[in-house]
Amino acid sequence: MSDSQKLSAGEVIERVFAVIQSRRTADPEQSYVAKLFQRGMPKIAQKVGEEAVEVAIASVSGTKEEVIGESADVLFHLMVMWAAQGIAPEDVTDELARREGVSGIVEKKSRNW
Ligand SMILES: N=c1c2ncn([C@@H]3O[C@H](COP(=O)(O)OP(=O)(O)OP(=O)(O)O)[C@@H](O)[C@H]3O)c2ncn1[C@@H]1O[C@H](COP(=O)(O)O)[C@@H](O)[C@H]1O
Repeated sequence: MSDSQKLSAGEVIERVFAVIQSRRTADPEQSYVAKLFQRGMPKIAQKVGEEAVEVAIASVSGTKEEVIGESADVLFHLMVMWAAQGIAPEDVTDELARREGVSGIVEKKSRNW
C-alpha cells in the first residue's frame, strides 16, 4: 500500500472491527476470532489481560518493534472484547472525545464509577 493509500488509524480500526463482527458466525476451526467468541467472555478477558501484561513488560525491557507488536495484540483482543460486549469503537472514541481538553486530574474527581 503506497503512502497515498495509507489508511488512518481510525479507518484501520473500523475495518478490523467489521471483520471481527463478521466472524460471529464463522467456523472456529478456520477463524481465531470465531474461536474466541465460542470460548466466551472469560477467555476473551484472559487474553486482554495477558496481552496487556505483555505490552507492559515490552515497554520496560523490549524493543520499540516489540512494543508495537504487543500493542497491536492488546488492541486487537480489546476490540474482540468490545464486539462481545456490544460496544462499538465509536463508543470508546466518543468517550475519549468527551474527555478531550479535560485534565486527567479534574476528570478523575468528577467520576461516579
Ligand atoms: N489482528 C489480528 C490478530 N492479532 C493477533 N492475532 C492472533 O492472536 C493469537 C494470539 O496468540 P496467543 O499465542 O497469545 O494465543 P493462543 O495460543 O491462540 O491462545 P491461548 O494459548 O491463550 O489459548 C494468534 O493466533 C494471533 O495470530 C490476531 N488474529 C486476527 N487478527 C485480525 O482479525 C481478522 C480475523 O481473524 P480470523 O478470525 O482468524 O480470520 C484477521 O484478518 C486480522 O485482521
